Amino acid sequence: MNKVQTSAVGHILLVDDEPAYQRLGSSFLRNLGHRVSVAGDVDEALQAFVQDPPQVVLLDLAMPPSMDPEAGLSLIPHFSSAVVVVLSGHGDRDLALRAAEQGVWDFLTKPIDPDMLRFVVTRAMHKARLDEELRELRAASLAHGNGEMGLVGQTACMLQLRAMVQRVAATSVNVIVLGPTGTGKELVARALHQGSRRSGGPFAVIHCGALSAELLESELFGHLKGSFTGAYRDQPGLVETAHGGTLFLDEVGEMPAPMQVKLLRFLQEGSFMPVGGRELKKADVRLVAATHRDLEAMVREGSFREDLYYRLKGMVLRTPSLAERQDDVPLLAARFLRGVASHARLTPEALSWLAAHEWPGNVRQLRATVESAGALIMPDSELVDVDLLKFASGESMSLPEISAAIAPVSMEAGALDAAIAELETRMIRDAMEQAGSNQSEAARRLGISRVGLIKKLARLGLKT
Ligand SMILES: Nc1ncnc2c1ncn2[C@@H]1O[C@H](COP(=O)(O)OP(=O)(O)OP(=O)(O)O)[C@@H](O)[C@H]1O
Repeated sequence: MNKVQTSAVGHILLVDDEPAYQRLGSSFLRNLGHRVSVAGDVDEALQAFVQDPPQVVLLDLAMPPSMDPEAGLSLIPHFSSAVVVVLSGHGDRDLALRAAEQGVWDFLTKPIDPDMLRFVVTRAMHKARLDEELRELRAASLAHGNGEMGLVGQTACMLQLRAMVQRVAATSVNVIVLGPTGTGKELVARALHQGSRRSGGPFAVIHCGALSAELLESELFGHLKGSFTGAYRDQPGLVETAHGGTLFLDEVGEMPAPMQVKLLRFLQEGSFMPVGGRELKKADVRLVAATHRDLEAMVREGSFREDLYYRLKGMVLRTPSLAERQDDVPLLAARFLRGVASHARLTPEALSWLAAHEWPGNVRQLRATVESAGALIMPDSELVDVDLLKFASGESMSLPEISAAIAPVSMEAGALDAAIAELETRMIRDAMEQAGSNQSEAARRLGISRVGLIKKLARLGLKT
C-alpha cells in the first residue's frame, strides 16, 4: 500500500461555528505545519474561500444563521477547486450520501480523534496536490502539445496570438478580446479557460447584446421565485454557475448602461444581488469579455463606463481578421472540410478561389461555406470544386449550373423533413454570414421576424 506523504502541508479553511473547536482545531493543524483560515458561518466561509482559496476545506454542515445542514450542503459546489472534508455528527448517513454526491472527498465524525484528523487532512492535502499537478499538466499539454488550443493558423499574427493566450491563461487577470466578428474571440476565451488553473471548473457564456437589461440581469445574477411574472422558481444566474471557472461576456459593448453598473459592483466587491433577492451573494469567476466594437472609442464617447472598462481590462488580446492572415485560408479550409467529409479534398482551383475571396464574416463565413460544400459533395466523389463552393457561399444560386454536383434526393422515410431542415440551415447560415451575424438584418433578408429567426436557430442547433 502507498504510504500517505506526511510532508504535504498547505492552506486549510476550517468552517465551524464552535469557538472552542475553531481554537483547538486550528492550533492542532498549525502545529502540523498548515496555514489555517477560520470561518464561523456560511457567509464568512464563502468570503474566506474567495479571498484566499485554500487547498482543503474542513466543513461542519450545520452552521449559523440557520443551523440547517442544507445550507452547509449548498456551500459544497462553491468549493469545487478544493478538497472538501465534511465534519458530521453520528447517524447522518443520508446527509453524508448527499454530500458525497456533491463531490465531498472524506468525512470525519465528531468528536474528532486527533490522529484521525491528522491522517485525513494529510491525505486530503496530498489529493489537492495531485489535482493541482493534473491541472498544470493539462494546461501544459494544451500549451505545448499540439499547441493549437483550437486556434488554427500558422501566420505570424496567429503564432503571436497563441503565445499571448498561453501566457495570459496562466494568470488570473480579466481579459478583453477585441476583433471583428467571426475571428475566434470565443475560441480565445475557451482557450484561456482551458489553459488556466480553472480548467476543471465551468465555462459559461452570455451574449450581452441579445437580451434586454432586465433579462440580462436575471441571466447573469439569477432571480428568486416570484420576483417577476414567470419566475416560478429560484434560478441561479450564470455568475453563480460559473463559480470556480470562467464567464465569457460576449458582445460586452452592447451591455445596457444599468447593467454596466451592476457588473462593475460585482467586479469591485465580488458580490451580487439576485433579482428579487435581499442578501448579497458571492462568486469567484474570471471574466473574459469580447466585442467587435471599438470599446476605447465607446469609453471616450461615454457609451461604455470607463471604470468598468478598466476593471475588465486586465489584458487586451486582439483576434486578426481573415484578410490580415490570408495565408491561413488553405489550412483552415482543409481542417473544416476534414471535419465534415474526411475523404474529401479541395481542387487547386477551389483553394485559389477561397484564397482570393473576401470574407467579411471572417473564419465563421469561411467555415460555413466549406462545411456546406463538404456536405453537398456527391457520395462517389471526393473533390470540392469552385462550382460547389460558389453554390455553398450563395454566390451562385442557379441550380442547373451545379445540379450535377449535388447528391440525388433521398426518398427514405423522413427525407422531406431532413431536406427542409438542411435547406433552412443553409439559407439561415448564408443570411447570417451576409448580415455579418446581425440577427435583425439576417431576419430581414430571410423575410421573417427576429424572434422567428432565434427560434429557428435554436431548433436547428445553430449558434445564436
Ligand atoms: N483560428 C480559428 N481556428 C479554427 N476555427 C476558428 C478560428 N477562428 C474562428 N473559428 C471558427 O469560426 C467560428 C466563429 O468563431 P467565434 O464564435 O469564436 O468568433 P467570434 O469572434 O467570437 O465571433 P462573434 O464576434 O460573431 O461573436 C467558429 O465556428 C470557430 O470555430
